[in-house]
Amino acid sequence: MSNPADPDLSKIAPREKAEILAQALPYIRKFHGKTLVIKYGGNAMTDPALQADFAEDVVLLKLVGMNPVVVHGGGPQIETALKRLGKTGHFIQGMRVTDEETMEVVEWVLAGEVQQDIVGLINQAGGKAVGLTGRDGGLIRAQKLKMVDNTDPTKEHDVGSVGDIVAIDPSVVKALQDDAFIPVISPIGFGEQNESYNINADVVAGKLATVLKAEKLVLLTNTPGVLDKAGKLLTDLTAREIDELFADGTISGGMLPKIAGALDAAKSGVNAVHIIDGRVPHAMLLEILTDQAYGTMIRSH
Ligand SMILES: Nc1ncnc2c1ncn2[C@@H]1O[C@H](COP(=O)(O)OP(=O)(O)O)[C@@H](O)[C@H]1O
Ligand SMILES: CC(=O)N[C@@H](CCC(=O)OP(=O)(O)O)C(=O)O
Repeated sequence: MSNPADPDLSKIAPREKAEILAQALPYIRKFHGKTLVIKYGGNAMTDPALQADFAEDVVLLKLVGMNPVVVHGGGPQIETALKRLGKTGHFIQGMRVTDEETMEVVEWVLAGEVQQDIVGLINQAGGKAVGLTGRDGGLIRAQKLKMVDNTDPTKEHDVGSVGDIVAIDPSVVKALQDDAFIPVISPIGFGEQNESYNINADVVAGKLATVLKAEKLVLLTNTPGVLDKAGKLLTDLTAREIDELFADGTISGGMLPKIAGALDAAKSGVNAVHIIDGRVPHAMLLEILTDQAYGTMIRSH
């Protein structure tokens, strides 16, 4: 049976194909020379065919004159590696409790495996990707996160080496962009003693989009967007509506830092912030280059 989310392109009439391409022109013009921060979530990268599509989309955006910057996650991939060591991951308010051994696994999986896989795929698709961690070029300075309990502000959680971003120095990213490279960034920060911090990738993407004055932040994940309690897609969310969803428990787990990062970027001047379904082939192209409304748009007001 054919999957409506995965149309057989050979069956689309040439005229329709031409129309789709023509429709992209205003968007290509609008975003030409602009920075797009793309968060590629670990949950959206589990299928090799989709990974290859993602890499092609990034290269296409670069070739038509945009500046894509990729921030990747890798939660499920870290989980698999921990299991091999007989460990189970534990999350508090969407953040992985990170002891010393877990931090080693996080660095090795994110910077050693996931980042290098994405770099390889982008290069294979004809782009020039360069992998970075927050340590490279002093990109992400961090300190230990003080996590206050969601429901009881007098209570604090010790989540180990989870990082809170102190500063982002985007000069290395800018230099690479100007040189036709595509930066692929692992969400690892470094502290005053050169210690490593595990930072949620959505938080890094949101802050980086702000600092780079990105035109757009697109977060690719494994749901159609933000869903209400009945599982219906919420296509548009304002800061006030997000507060309500936090308060009534509609948003939980990994969606907590994702929405927080998205809202932070929207409030700090990033024009368009979207949470979309990375399991749909070429979802990112549909979002950026067509009239199609997609996923959930996060608005500052
Ligand atoms: N209201 C909500 N709408 C959609 N997803 C939600 C919601 N609340 C919690 N989630 C969870 O958040 C997950 C996405 O976050 P996460 O697992 O961190 O993905 P990623 O790896 O893409 O960052 C979803 O798969 C879903 O289980
Ligand atoms: C502190 C914290 O939770 N860090 C995340 C970093 C990876 C990440 O964010 O991956 P996804 O985007 O796939 O969820 C983790 O250890 O899982």
